[in-house]
Amino acid sequence: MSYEKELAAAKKAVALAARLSRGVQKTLMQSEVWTKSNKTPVTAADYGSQAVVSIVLERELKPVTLSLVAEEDTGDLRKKGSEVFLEGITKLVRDTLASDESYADSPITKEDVLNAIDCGKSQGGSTGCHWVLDPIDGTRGFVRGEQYAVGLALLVEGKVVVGVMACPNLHLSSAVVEKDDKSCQDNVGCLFFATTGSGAYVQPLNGNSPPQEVRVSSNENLEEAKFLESYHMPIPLHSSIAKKLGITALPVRIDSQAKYAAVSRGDAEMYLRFTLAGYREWIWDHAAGSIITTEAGGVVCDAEGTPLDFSKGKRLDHNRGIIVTTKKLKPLILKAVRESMEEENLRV
Ligand SMILES: Nc1ncnc2c1ncn2[C@@H]1O[C@H](COP(=O)(O)O)[C@@H](OP(=O)(O)O)[C@H]1O
Ligand SMILES: [Mg+2]
Ligand SMILES: [Mg+2]
Ligand SMILES: [Mg+2]
Repeated sequence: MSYEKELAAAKKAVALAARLSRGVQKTLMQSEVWTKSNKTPVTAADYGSQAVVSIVLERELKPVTLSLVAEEDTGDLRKKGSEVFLEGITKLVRDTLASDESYADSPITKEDVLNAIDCGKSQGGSTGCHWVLDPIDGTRGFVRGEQYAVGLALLVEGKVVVGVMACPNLHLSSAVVEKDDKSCQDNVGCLFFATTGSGAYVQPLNGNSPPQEVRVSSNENLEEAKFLESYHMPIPLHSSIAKKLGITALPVRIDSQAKYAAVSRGDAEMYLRFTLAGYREWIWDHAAGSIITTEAGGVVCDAEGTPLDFSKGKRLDHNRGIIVTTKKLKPLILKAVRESMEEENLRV
C-alpha cells in the first residue's frame, strides 16, 4: 500500500500546524506558558497545533473515522478562568486554517477547537489504524525560542507506516551549525517525511522546492562522529558511552525529535536517550522520528538492540535506553552501551 492520500493529508496538517506555531513562538511571553499537572510546560501552540492537525486530517480523509493518539487534552482549557486563553487558541486555529485556500471559509468556534483536541484521546494499540501526534514536541525548546518539532505518524496494525515532521527552526543544511552564524537565520524550516519502504525526504517548509531524499551518514570514523542528546537532561552514561567509542566532540544538545531528523540527514551519527530508570516513553515522542530515521537507512533500537514497539498503547514498551544511529555503527555502539552500563551497575 502506498499511503499517498494519508501522506498528503499529514503533510498539509503538519505544515499548517507549523505555521501556527511559528506565529506563536515569535511573540510568546513567559506569562503565556502554562504548566500541566505533570509539571511540564504547555502553550497555545501545543493546543492550537493539535486542533489544526485534528481538523485537517478529519477533513482530508473523510469519510474515514479518525483515530488519533495525541499528547494534549482539554482538561485545563475547560476550567473556569481559561476562557480568554481558549478564545486566543480559537483565533489562532481559525486564522491558520483561513490562510489555506481550501479552508478559506471555515467558521471555527471554541467548541470546535475543544472537540478537535479531544479527538486525540485514542489509545492506539496493535490493531487498526491510528494517527499519533505530538503537536509541539520539545515545548521547552519552543519556549526558549529554540528547536521544536510537530510530529505526526500513522500506525497500522501496530507498525509506523507514515511519518511527517516539521522542524520550523532547523537549518536547511545541518542541525549542527554555529548559533551565531548569521546565514542560519535565513535558511531554516524543514519538513521531513517518510512512508514505509519508500525512503525519507526533506523539503523546505517555505516555498515549493521539491523534496530531496535523505540518507544517514556513511562515516565510520568515530573520532569525527557527532552525537546528540536532549537539551534538558545531560546523562552521565551518554558521556561514558561516547568516551568508550572514541568520540572526541562534545554532545550537541537539541530539543525534540529534530534529533531523529538530524541523524536521518547525516548531520550526526548518533542520538542517545537514556532517561531515568522507570520512565516510560510516550509513542508520540518517537513515532514520526523513528520511521524517518529507519527509512533513511538508520536504526532505532533500545539498549539490547531491539526495535521500538509502538503497538502497546500510548507508551513504548521497551528496555532501557533509545539508540538512534547508522547500521554500520550499531554493533559498536551496543557494545559500548553494554560495557558502560555494566561499569555503572545499571540494568538494561
Ligand atoms: N524527565 C523526562 N524524561 C524523559 N522524557 C521526558 C521527561 N520530561 C519530559 N519528557 C518528554 O521528552 C519530550 C521532549 O524530548 P526532548 O528532551 O528530546 O526534547 C517531551 O515532549 P514534549 O515537549 O512534547 O512534552 C516529553 O514528552
Ligand atoms: Mg508536553
Ligand atoms: Mg514530545
Ligand atoms: Mg508535545
